[in-house]
Amino acid sequence: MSDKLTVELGERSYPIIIASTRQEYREAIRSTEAWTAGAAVIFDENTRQYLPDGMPEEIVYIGFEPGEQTKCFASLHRIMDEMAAGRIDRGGRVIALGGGVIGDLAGYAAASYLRGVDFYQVPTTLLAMVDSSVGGKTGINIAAGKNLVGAFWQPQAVFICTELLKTLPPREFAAGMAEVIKYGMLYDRALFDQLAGLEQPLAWDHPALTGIIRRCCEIKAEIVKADEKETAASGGRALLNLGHTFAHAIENVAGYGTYLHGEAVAIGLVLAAELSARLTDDGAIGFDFDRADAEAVRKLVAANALPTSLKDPLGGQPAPALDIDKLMDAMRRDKKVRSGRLRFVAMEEIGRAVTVADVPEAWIRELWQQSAQ
Ligand SMILES: NC(=O)c1ccc[n+]([C@@H]2O[C@H](COP(=O)([O-])OP(=O)(O)OC[C@H]3O[C@@H](n4cnc5c(N)ncnc54)[C@H](O)[C@@H]3O)[C@@H](O)[C@H]2O)c1
Ligand SMILES: O=C(O)C(=O)C[C@@H](O)[C@H](O)[C@H](O)COP(=O)(O)O
Ligand SMILES: [Zn+2]
Repeated sequence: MSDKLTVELGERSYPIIIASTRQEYREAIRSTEAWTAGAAVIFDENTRQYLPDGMPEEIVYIGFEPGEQTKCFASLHRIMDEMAAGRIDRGGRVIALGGGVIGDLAGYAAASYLRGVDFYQVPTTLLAMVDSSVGGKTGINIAAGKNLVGAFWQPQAVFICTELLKTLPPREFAAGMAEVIKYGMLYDRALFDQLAGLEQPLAWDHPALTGIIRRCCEIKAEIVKADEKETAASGGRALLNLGHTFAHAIENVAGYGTYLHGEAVAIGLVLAAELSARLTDDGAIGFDFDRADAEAVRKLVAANALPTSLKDPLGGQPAPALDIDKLMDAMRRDKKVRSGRLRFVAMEEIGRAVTVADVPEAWIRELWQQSAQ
């Protein structure tokens, strides 16, 4: 039987349905009116295989090349043109069938077309199941930075089916694990300990996987409910950005798609842990995150076949050398910057994160240098 939880956002509340088998998944999507005339289904060439059969002919199908470079203006432009050519009106909707790239792009198309139509998420990667399909952040990348153009646009429903992960390549599964580890680090020590204690690494058919996906969705739903549009002066939704000030700079400077988002987040988590240990050493109020905690983070990241530093290979190839000035510059375009000041997410202890301003720039340079050496 499929499981269900709700993202509570008043009139914008929606269910997250978690199915284990494709049969349950088919039943769940057929129980809604989503896959009927007026739908535009956005997918990529790897997720095409999961288009349900027997759907009405009037549905508009729009397929893209897989990869981060698809999350761009040209793709958005194409979706707008094809939805208009298909005469989709305000009763229409957009369905994202794919990973975070397709979800972010399709969601932004839904937020923009006719000033906003309904949107459904069918995440097909681990990363999208635990993170990007939930919470309504949508958008595209521009040369200046990741996700710098976008909108908050909540879906009507999220349909997760863990069996779809059977075909996900191991490198992509590992990338999703970075965001899973992130939730443990920022919000849930028990989840962190569970991940650290697993005897077998997680995989699509691991008995603990569905529960872990559910826990991540619950955490994200709680945080988003409290601060939907990331407007809290401190803490709030920005905590979900743990490791991302570093990660987005890496993705931008290396060129979109060189690092998978989750790989860049993995390095970002290790750097955020180093920063937290440094804040503790410096006597920052409330911080109790020691070197052993930073080492536990590094160990868990490495155990999940993820890079822990800028030196680690990527998909079996040597990583490119990244210019530290460019990384620093990219960080200054982070969306958490206020009045020109960088803000970071750090951990007071494993499972409890906070936002911190006024981190000396020299510390951040040193962290980059250590990671690159
Ligand atoms: N909106 C948010 O809250 C949020 C959260 C986290 C990440 N993101 C964004 O998500 C993106 C990364 O998402 P991603 O890691 O899912 O990448 P992705 O969408 O590029 O998917 C990864 C790869 O796996 C393939 N794939 C997808 N599902 C498959 C399946 N079931 N079987 C076989 N292959 C499959 C895709 O074609 C692609 O090649 C980044 O752009 C990131 O910025 C957004
Ligand atoms: O949902 C959020 O909020 C997050 O920060 C989740 C992140 O994992 C995700 O990568 C998000 O897209 C980053 O947001 P951004 O606002 O820094 O672009
Ligand atoms: Zn992320």
